[in-house]
Amino acid sequence: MKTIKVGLLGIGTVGAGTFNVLKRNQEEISRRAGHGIEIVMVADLDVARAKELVGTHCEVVSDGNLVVSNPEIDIVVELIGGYGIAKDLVLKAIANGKHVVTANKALLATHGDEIFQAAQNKGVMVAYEAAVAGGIPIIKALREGLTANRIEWIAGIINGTTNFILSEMRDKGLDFDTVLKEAQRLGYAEADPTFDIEGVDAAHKATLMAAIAFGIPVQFDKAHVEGITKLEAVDIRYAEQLGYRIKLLGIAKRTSQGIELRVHPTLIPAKRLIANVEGAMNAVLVQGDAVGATLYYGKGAGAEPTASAVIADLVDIARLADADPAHRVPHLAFQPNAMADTPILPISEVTTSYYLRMHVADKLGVLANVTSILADSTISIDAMLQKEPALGETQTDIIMLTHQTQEKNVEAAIKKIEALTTVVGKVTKIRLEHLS
Ligand SMILES: NC(=O)C1=CN([C@@H]2O[C@H](COP(=O)(O)OP(=O)(O)OC[C@H]3O[C@@H](n4cnc5c(N)ncnc54)[C@H](O)[C@@H]3O)[C@@H](O)[C@H]2O)C=CC1
Ligand SMILES: N[C@@H](CC=O)C(=O)O
Ligand code: NA
Repeated sequence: MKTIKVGLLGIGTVGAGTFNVLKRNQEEISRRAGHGIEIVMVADLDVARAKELVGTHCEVVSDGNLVVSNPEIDIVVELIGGYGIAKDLVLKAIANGKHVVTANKALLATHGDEIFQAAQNKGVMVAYEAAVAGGIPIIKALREGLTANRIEWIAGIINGTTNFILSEMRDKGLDFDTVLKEAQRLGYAEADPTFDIEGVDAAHKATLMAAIAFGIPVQFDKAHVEGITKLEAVDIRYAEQLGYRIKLLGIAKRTSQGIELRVHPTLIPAKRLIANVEGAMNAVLVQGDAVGATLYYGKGAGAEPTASAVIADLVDIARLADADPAHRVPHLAFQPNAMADTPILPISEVTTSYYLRMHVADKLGVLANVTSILADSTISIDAMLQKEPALGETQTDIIMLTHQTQEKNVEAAIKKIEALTTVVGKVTKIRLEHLS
């Protein structure tokens, strides 16, 4: 039995998880792969820590260039993160004829086309199961299991950190910063946690899923990205009263006009399975024309769940390394010469339903004014909640849920509503998806 030699770039949270799981399950993994798989060299800036983790099992260096240029190494696993040195080392590994496994969604969502093209030219594989929804085999499902389908839409809770923050704030009444620190301590958050809380990490993952679902290039720059930092506790409460939960969703949807690619807090009916995904768990709902809805659930972050996906990629490569490159699963699921140029729609062209909260003077006629503005904009109301003013107050909240309409219609109506003298301050708008 041949042993496939692996070089590891970065032995932090995911790197250490990969090393440990590979060692622990070595025999089982070899029986599946048909080859031994062994990490023979590790590069990490923190050499002392790395040596402590790997013991005498393999060589430890500080310079990743020594890994990507080592002629002994068949597969390079990139677990450093970011688009700087990681990109350089991945491209060098490919140029040296090595297969690459990476968990780096930031790198692939921004430079994926260049990297996949380089790999294609060189006849090597770049595998990235860990880059989307950690341990959930969603790349495998989209690229292979669902290949018969025309994918209609994907909606996912694909950032563990933000889902953990929303759950802990709601269930334990903890404040945002405390929960974020805990997510960092548990190894869920990105090196720069603004990527998590501002929706960027989820958008990287949604970008990759959109590419493999619709056969389009990776276009992170066209994604609409909103995080959870502007979300207010009052809206989470009102949403619950109306039978909804608020989740940070990554959405990729095919429409007759183009593709919607967006990440934002979203109201979803509380009765949906995905609305009950809590903590750092991830879930991805995929609607295919033949299969209907399928739901994938599991740990989207953390050392060993992510290592599970990294090692699955190592086994895939071990099995396919000797196959004719033309017969491998294409990097982006569709053959490189069959990619579509379907446009990604600007957010103004997106069609969805909306939650609107406005603070109003408790006067006769206010509601009529607001509803007539919505009616003039052909926006119909699905549900409404009007709060009684608190004792001694003369102002109150009105919450409206709309039927589907285009974002630009809603924006125009909000401007008119905000201009009413009886409406105080800004209207809060949160998108709503029924996911059915
Ligand atoms: N932590 C998680 O739950 C998940 C992380 N990912 C991705 O996996 C990758 C790694 O993430 P983590 O393990 O969490 O990060 P980490 O920060 O724990 O580990 C990164 C490691 O790379 C090392 N490093 C930094 N610069 C280096 C350089 N120039 N040369 C050699 N080593 C260098 C650091 O010393 C550190 O040990 C990132 O792309 C991340 O987005 C993906 C899914 C889940
Ligand atoms: N920071 C990410 C880690 C996995 O991709 C998250 O919180 O989901
Ligand atoms: Na995955």
